[in-house]
Amino acid sequence: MRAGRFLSFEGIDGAGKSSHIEWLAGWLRARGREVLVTREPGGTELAERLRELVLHQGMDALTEALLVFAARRDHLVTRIEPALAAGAVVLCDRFTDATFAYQGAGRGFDLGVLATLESWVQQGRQPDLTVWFDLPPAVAAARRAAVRAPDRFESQDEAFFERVRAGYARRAEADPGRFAILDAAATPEAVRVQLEAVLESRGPW
Ligand SMILES: Nc1ncnc2c1ncn2[C@@H]1O[C@H](COP(=O)(O)OP(=O)(O)OP(=O)(O)O)[C@@H](O)[C@H]1O
Ligand SMILES: Cc1cn([C@H]2C[C@H](O)[C@@H](COP(=O)(O)O)O2)c(=O)[nH]c1=O
Repeated sequence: MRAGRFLSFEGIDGAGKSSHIEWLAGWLRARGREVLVTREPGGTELAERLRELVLHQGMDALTEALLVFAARRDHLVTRIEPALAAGAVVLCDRFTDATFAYQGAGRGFDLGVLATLESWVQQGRQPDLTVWFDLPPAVAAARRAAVRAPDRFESQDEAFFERVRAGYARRAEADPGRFAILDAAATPEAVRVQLEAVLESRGPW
């Protein structure tokens, strides 16, 4: 059995993660891998219920941080860890870097408290590879406006998304071996070429 691999995908809302994760799942399945495609907050019945609250119900920053970590704990224990133990590749649309970027950099919540929650919830588990779809907030906002009504995060102003983007940049700088950074402002085809090059460089799969 091949070893499980844990990949996370990050970026501001509208960066193009979801569009490319499905393509990547096919790329991996064509190489004989078992693939779990999942997302955060969410991925389990309980975590999806928490997601609804986090995306649509007003709350303070600590409550928001506790709910995303509660959702993550349930997701890790009941889906991600068993899939990795069974040798699957887990493709997770967002993970803890999103918490540091949105709750930490975006909302200004205490990074030390987030680090403590991270260690309680994850017990050392981190993605093997994190792909950051980086693009300017104005480009992402134009994409979002074309497709859907905004939730609590998507309705934030450009300054919020500039802080979130800077938060991602700090996470990538702190852990360069884990992060791969894509120019997500490029055409979908060009983004896919970048993504494929990252995967080829992290093989064998
Ligand atoms: N490289 C691209 N160029 C132009 N449009 C794109 C590109 N990638 C994705 N899009 C479009 O932008 C919109 C947002 O893409 P998508 O839902 O994949 O982003 P996302 O990162 O998953 O967003 P969110 O995190 O908010 O769910 C979609 O309409 C998608 O078709
Ligand atoms: C994991 C996580 C997510 N968020 C935010 C980021 C997004 O605005 C939404 C999720 O929506 P998506 O369309 O599935 O990307 O939730 C957050 O604030 N903190 C987190 O830890």
